[in-house]
Amino acid sequence: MMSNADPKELAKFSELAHKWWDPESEFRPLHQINPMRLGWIEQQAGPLAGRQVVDVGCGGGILSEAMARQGAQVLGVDLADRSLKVAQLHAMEAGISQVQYRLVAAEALAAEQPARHDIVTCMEMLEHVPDPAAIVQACSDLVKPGGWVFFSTLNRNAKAFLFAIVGAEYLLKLLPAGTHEYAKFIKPSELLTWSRAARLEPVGTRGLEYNPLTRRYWLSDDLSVNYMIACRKPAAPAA
Ligand SMILES: C[S@@+](CC[C@H](N)C(=O)[O-])C[C@H]1O[C@@H](n2cnc3c(N)ncnc32)[C@H](O)[C@@H]1O
Repeated sequence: MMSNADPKELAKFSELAHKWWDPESEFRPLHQINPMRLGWIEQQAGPLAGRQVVDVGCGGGILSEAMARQGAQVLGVDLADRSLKVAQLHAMEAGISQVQYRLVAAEALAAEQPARHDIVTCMEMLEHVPDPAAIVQACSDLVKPGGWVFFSTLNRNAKAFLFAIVGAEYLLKLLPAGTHEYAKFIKPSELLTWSRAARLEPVGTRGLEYNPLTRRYWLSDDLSVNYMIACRKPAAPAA
């Protein structure tokens, strides 16, 4: 099912696919925030060891592989073929067998494997799709009752525009111009509404702040630019 995907977005990531694992490339921000988001996921959901995880929009596998290193059994899915090949090769070279990659839409995977996973992660992806609410629903469908779903994205306001587009793409050139489209940014209130509509209970939020002078990120309570939310799928009622 390719309908909830923007071919231009997928082409953009495919074009850069060979750079996924270069920590000084356009993917530097993802490499920098990775230990922080991994830490937050484990802080919320508990140790990943032995858990079944789906990483939706996994790209080159920066987060998927890190979760597998923590002992999770990870399935990374994306619709950009070249990114998946890079992800696969990197895991192989690193000798990590606990991660698998598949080219499949989140909605199709949810229809195939409903309520099968302990944790679903969907990071920095919702702002690249035509219908993010449908992805939120698919993530909810993938997770078991009592399981966890994590999203991260960019807020939509003047500061986010300034930091994520003007600053990152045009002034600092951390990302190629055109990486992000302001209109697709998502307010926390919107993401919380979509989560609740998908029968997910939001239980936590965290901001990721960036200092352009020191080129450092840190976790904070400030959701004004980049932020994450943690949700739980309510446990099934006792029979
Ligand atoms: C900014 S990258 C984030 C990668 C990874 N989640 C991370 O945070 O390290 C966005 C990813 O979303 C993927 N993507 C875009 N549209 C998609 C769709 N409709 N279905 C699945 N993946 C998609 C892109 O191919 C790309 O790998």
